[in-house]
Amino acid sequence: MNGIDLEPNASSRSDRASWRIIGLTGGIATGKSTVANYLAQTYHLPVLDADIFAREAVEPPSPILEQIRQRYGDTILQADGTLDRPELGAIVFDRPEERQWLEGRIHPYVRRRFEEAISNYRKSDRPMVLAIPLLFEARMTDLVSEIWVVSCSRIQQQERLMKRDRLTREQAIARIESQMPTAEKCDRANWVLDNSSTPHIWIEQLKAALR
Ligand SMILES: CC(C)(COP(=O)(O)OP(=O)(O)OC[C@H]1O[C@@H](n2cnc3c(N)ncnc32)[C@H](O)[C@@H]1O)[C@@H](O)C(=O)NCCC(=O)NCCS
Ligand SMILES: Nc1ncnc2c1ncn2[C@@H]1O[C@H](COP(=O)(O)OP(=O)(O)OP(=O)(O)O)[C@@H](O)[C@H]1O
Repeated sequence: MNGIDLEPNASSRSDRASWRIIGLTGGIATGKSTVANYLAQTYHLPVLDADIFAREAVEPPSPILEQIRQRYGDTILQADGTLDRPELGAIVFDRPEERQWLEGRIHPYVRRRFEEAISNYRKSDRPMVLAIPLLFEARMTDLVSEIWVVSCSRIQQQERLMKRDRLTREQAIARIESQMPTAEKCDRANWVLDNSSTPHIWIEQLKAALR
């Protein structure tokens, strides 16, 4: 356990929970998955990921996928009947009203999945980690007992996103601007993990946050 004392009651918002539920968030491509993988691999903490639940929500056969098909037509599906994600991404990251429509269908599903997982986990004394990119925007902060925000500079975020997802500058900017600015997220965090330089920095911050 790397000599780290994981206190189950150390939450700074422990009024609503005597166990630790860490809400791991941050802007797109700031490094949440990098941190989440580290927590899972090094500390063996259970990590639940909102992006995975959001994908599950549209796996066929899915009523939400059917609503998406009805709204955007058959071309929103691939030949095998699964969602054409880049196609839907191109629609929703350009048009806030369409994004809102989609979120109205997917976020309640994601919330339900987290609630199920939390209720099954209550008896444990180990912290659990909920990786939720839109923790603030989707008003899911009530699910967690503390909030960790992963941050890097805006230009790093844009470059990492363009490189990882092979997006144009304009596409990357549209995705970044569809979210709450990182600085605002940091203001609301219990802990900020700075992923703008070497991993050593955020790993030290992570150890302090876990203690
Ligand atoms: C539009 C979709 C199909 C694009 O899929 P794609 O495979 O390109 O992206 P993926 O799902 O892997 O998301 C990557 C990142 O995009 C960002 N993102 C996703 N959805 C949104 C959104 N509605 N608003 C702002 N940012 C978002 C998050 O940082 C996420 O980590 C997909 O993102 C989606 O279904 N979004 C709506 C559901 C949602 O809000 N998911 C976020 C977690 S609850
Ligand atoms: N310190 C770093 N320096 C350079 N690149 C990094 C660093 N940390 C992460 N990356 C890279 O940046 C990209 C984004 O990281 P990651 O996928 O962890 O972000 P994320 O916040 O989980 O993204 P998303 O919001 O899309 O789920 C990845 O390609 C990752 O390898």
